[in-house]
Amino acid sequence: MTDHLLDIAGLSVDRGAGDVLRDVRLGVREGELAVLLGPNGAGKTTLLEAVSGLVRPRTGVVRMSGKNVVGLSRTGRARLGIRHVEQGRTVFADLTVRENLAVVAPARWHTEVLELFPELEKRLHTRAGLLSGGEQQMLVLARALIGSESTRAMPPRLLLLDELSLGLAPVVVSRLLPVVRSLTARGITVLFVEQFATLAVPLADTVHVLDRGSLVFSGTPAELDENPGMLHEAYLAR
Ligand SMILES: Nc1ncnc2c1ncn2[C@@H]1O[C@H](COP(=O)(O)OP(=O)(O)OP(=O)(O)O)[C@@H](O)[C@H]1O
Repeated sequence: MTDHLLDIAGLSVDRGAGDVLRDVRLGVREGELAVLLGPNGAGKTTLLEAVSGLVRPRTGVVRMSGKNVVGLSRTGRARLGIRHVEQGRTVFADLTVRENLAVVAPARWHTEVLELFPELEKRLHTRAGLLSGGEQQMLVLARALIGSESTRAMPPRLLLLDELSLGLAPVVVSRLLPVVRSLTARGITVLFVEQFATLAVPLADTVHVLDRGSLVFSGTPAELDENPGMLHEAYLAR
């Protein structure tokens, strides 16, 4: 037994032109913030997709609380508390903040999550398209946290975030990432892919680095710092 909420072992994924993930072993402990780094095309998105059920592995196991979820549908995994915010996820620009939340769940479910986002609470009746880029991503995050009628799980147990900060200025990202960090204090385990490695690493408990489909480093931010070659790998093309 391990204290891992998420345990991946022997994971290989072929997206049609050979393996893009090769024999990956990675564990995420309950309540931790884990960041996944690596150059473009390394397989970061694919790894998150294999956990949430968007892609089917060629081989390997993905265990959530000890249960292998590989054979489960996306909804089945969501019911176990796996929530995936995919890359490029956006808001409904013509709907208000409140309406954007109501699309996923009734208003009585909104209260708890809005406590995390005072910016959104103040602008419930504003059209989402008028929010700043950072506020729009907070709304995306808020929707993911609320969950839906089909999953009925608030909060999620494991939140997978794929480049939430895409297109945002560093100053905005530096406001968004502490919000992500604060989720772990509420018992949510987070595995996230982040392009702003220099901002994300200091906030993380654990750093994983993928390179061309293979996991080449797992350790603490301090251990990453002690490894200049790996640091270069992790930050490559960033
Ligand atoms: N839908 C798809 N069909 C076929 N191949 C894909 C698909 N999505 C990704 N790939 C390939 O899988 C490999 C890994 O891509 P992936 O998007 O997982 O990497 P990444 O590390 O997230 O990259 P980035 O940082 O650019 O988002 C790449 O070679 C990519 O071309």
